[in-house]
Amino acid sequence: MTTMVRLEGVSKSFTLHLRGGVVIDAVHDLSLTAKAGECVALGGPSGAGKSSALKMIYGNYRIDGGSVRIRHDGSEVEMAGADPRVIMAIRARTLGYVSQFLRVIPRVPAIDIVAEAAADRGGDREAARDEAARLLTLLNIPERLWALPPATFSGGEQQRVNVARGFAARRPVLLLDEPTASLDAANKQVVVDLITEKKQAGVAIIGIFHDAEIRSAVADDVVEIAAVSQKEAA
Ligand SMILES: Nc1ncnc2c1ncn2[C@@H]1O[C@H](COP(=O)(O)OP(=O)(O)OP(=O)(O)O)[C@@H](O)[C@H]1O
Repeated sequence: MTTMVRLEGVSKSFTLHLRGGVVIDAVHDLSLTAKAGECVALGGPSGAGKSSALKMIYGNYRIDGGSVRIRHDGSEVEMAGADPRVIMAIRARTLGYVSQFLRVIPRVPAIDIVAEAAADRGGDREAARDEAARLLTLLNIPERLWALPPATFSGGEQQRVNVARGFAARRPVLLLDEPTASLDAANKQVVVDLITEKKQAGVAIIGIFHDAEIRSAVADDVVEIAAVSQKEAA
């Protein structure tokens, strides 16, 4: 199987200037690979650096040390120090990301948010709408809500629209930051089924799953991240 994501010796620290220069080693010497069709879970205690690692892979956080390579358009591309235009191209065609919270343009109906993601690589708009309807139905979003913007939806409903949008976009690599947080048992199972569907389609997934049952249901490998260390600046 093709390696889609390769991290070697990745590190990241934050200097808290307003806290007397305390340095937090958020991620220290992290290495992992994720192959097509495989789900790698990031484990470790709260604050260990799991979300920071995902944000570095997605290009939201600068990579201080080491290498993050992503297979994009047939060759491996280095994310550390990459030009923002390269990062945008990788996000447009290769890298999907489901964050913990839904962030959307105001006043856009839920069905359009998901259909837009399904259609963003071109193709039939009707088919994109059908895919959006399939995902919203699977994720138990009542049809009466589809035409409404999600701003007034419950926390769980917003998270399900977020998951529907993330899974509608067809990317060969998918990053998942706690996709089942604030979901009930039935909807957690739907997300497990959607992850399984993506794996079968050959998508490489790197995810954070606090729920141990979900992690064991989807993960082929668990990479443990050790607790963060802190040091005072000299
Ligand atoms: N933008 C930031 N600025 C300063 N410190 C940060 C920033 N982002 C993360 N950190 C710090 O880095 C450490 C790792 O945070 P991170 O969110 O990656 O952990 P996590 O393992 O995902 O935690 P959780 O499981 O609780 O979500 C924490 O101590 C956090 O306070």
